[in-house]
Amino acid sequence: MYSDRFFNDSATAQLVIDPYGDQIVCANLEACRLLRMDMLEIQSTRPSQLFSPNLPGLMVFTQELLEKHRGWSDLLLIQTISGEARLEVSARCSNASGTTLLYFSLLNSEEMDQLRERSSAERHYLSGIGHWNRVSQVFQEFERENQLLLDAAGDGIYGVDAHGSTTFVNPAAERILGYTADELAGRNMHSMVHHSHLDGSHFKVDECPIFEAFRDGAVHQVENDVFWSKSGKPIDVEYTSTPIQDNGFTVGAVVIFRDISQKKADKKRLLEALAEVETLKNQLELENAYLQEEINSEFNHHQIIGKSAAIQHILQKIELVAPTDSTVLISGESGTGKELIARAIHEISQRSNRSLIRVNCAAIPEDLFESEFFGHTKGAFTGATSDRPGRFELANGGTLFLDEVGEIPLHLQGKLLRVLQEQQFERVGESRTRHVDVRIITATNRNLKELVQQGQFREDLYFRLNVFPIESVPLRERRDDIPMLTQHFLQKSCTRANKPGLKIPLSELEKLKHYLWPGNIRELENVIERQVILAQGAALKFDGLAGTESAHSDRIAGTSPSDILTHRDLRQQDRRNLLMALERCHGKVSGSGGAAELLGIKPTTLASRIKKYRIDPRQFKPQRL
Ligand SMILES: Nc1ncnc2c1ncn2[C@@H]1O[C@H](COP(=O)(O)OP(=O)(O)OP(=O)(O)O)[C@@H](O)[C@H]1O
Repeated sequence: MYSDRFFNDSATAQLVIDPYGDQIVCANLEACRLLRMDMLEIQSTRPSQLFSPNLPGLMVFTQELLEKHRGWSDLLLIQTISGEARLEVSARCSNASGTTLLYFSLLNSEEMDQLRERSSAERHYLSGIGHWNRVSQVFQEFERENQLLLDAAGDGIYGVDAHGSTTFVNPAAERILGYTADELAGRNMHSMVHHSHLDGSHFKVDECPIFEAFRDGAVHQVENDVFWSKSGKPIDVEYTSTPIQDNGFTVGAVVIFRDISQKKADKKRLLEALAEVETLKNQLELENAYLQEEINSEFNHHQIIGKSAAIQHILQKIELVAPTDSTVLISGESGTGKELIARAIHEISQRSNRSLIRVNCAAIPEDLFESEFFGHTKGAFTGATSDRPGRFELANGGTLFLDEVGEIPLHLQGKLLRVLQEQQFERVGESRTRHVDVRIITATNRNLKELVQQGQFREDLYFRLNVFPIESVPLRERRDDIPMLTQHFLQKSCTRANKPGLKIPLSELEKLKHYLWPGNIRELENVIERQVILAQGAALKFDGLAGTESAHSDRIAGTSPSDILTHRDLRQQDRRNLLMALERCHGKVSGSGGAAELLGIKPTTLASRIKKYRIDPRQFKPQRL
C-alpha cells in the first residue's frame, strides 16, 4: 500500500514499460502531469508511440537497459499535445518471475534547466548576502587598523564600496574637499565630488578611473583631474585608486588623492619661464647668427677684420682683383696685414684649389735667390746634392706671393721680369726651359718708387708688378678698427692660453686706441697675447704701453697721439723706436729677448729696416774690457 502511494505521489514522473509487449504497464500522477495525459490515455499509448520522435534512441536505450539493467539518457523525446519535449530518463530493468519490465523515471529537460538556473540564482543571492557581510567587515577592519594612519596622512584618503558609496573619509580629505566625513558617509562619492570635468561637462561614472578599478581589479593612477569641493570650486588633484579584494572579489576601492593646485601653479610658472628662456634663447641664437653673419660678411672678409673706411676700400679692391689673373703689388708698413690681403686674394681666386707659395725675399741669402726662385739640378753648385724645384714650379697653377719684393737683388730682377712676362725659366744648372702658369702677388714695406729713383729697383719690373696696387693702411690711420681687432685677438689669445673670460676695460681700450702702433696689427696682436699670458686677474692692463707712448711723446717734441704726423716724422719716429729697442736689447736683433720680439715684428722685417735706416746694431752690444 505504502509503496503504491509512494509510487503515485512521487515527485518524479514514473512509467513502468513492458519492452517486449510495447506497453506502458502503469504511470504515476506526476507522469500524467508531465505527459499531459490521463492514466487511461497513457496506458492506451504504446511506448514506441510515446517516444516516437526519437524511436531509434528509445531502442538503443532499451537495449542498454536489457543488458546493463541501469541506464541514463537525456536524448529521448516524447510527443505531447503541445509538441515535442526532451526528457532526462533514468531507468532500471527488472526481470522478476520471468517478466521483463523497465522502470522509467522521467524529468522534463526544459523544466530541469529552469530549476537549475533558479537554484544557481539563489545560491548567488545567498553568497551575495555573505559577501556583503564580509565587505563591511573588511572596511571596519581597515578603518580600525588604519585609523591612526589615515588621520595622520597629509593626503586625502577615502574608501568606497563596490557601489561607489563612501565608507570612510580621512581628515585630510575632509579638509581638501570641504565636506565632513558624516556628510559623505554612505553617499555616492562620484556624484558628490567627481561629477564633472573641469570644463563643466558631465563625468560619466562608467568612465571614471576609480570605478574602473572595480572592473579590472587594477590600480589606477591619474595625474591630472579635478574633484569638486563643497563650495563648488574645482580642486586640481592627482590620485590613485586601489581596488580592495576579499576572497577574490573586489569589494571596493581606496582612493588616495593630493591637492596639486600649488604644484600645477608652480609648474605653469616654470613652463612660462622655460618658454621665455626658449624665446630668449631663440632670439639670442638669431642675434648670434646675425652677428656672426655680420662679422663674416662685413667685417671679417677672409679673416680680415675691420670696419673702417680704409679696410672697406681694401676689401673692395680684393674682391675686384681676385677673379682676374693680374699681378698685385701690396705696399704698406710691416704688420699691417699685407700677407693677409695676399692670402685673401688667392682664396677667392680661381686658383684657390692650388697652393699659395710664399717667398720672403728678405730672408734669402743673395747667392741662393736664383735657385730658390727657379730651382736647381744636382751638382749645379756646392751643396746642390739633388735636383730641386724652385718656388715658381711649386706655385704652378697657383699663386706665388713674393713678400718683401724690394729686397730682390738687382741682378736677379731681370730674370724675374722674364718669368713674369713669358712664364718660362730654367733651373740653375739646366738648359731646359720650363713653362709655368703662376699668378704673382708681391708685397713690400719699402717705397719701390723711391728705390727705382735710387736705381735699386728696375723700373720695368716695378711697372710689371704694380699692375694693381693695394695700399695696406697703418693701424694708426684706422683706429676705428682697434676695438674690433682687440676683441678678435683677445679671444684668440684667451683660447690659446686657456684663460677664458678675460676682459679689457674701456679705460684700457682707450690706451690701445691712442697708441701709435709702429708695429701695426702684429704689434697689437703680440701686446694682447703677452698681457693675456701675464694677466693675474680678469681685466687686462696696458700700463707698459702707456709708458711706451709717453716715451715717444717725450722724444718727439710737440706730438701727441691725435696729431697728424708727416711721413718724414713717422720715419724718424720709427727709426728712434728701433734704436731704443736695440739699445734695450743690447743690440740683439732676433730670438728671445731680441729687439724684433720687443717690437713685435719679424726678425727679417727688423733686419730690413735696420738696413733701410742704416743702423749698425753692433754699436749697442756691451763693450768688452
Ligand atoms: N685686418 C686684420 N684682421 C685681423 N688680423 C690681421 C689683420 N691685419 C693683420 N692681421 C694680423 O696681423 C699679423 C700681421 O699681418 P701680416 O703678416 O699679414 O702683415 P704684413 O704686412 O704682411 O707684415 P710684414 O710686412 O712684416 O710681413 C698677422 O697675424 C695677421 O693675421
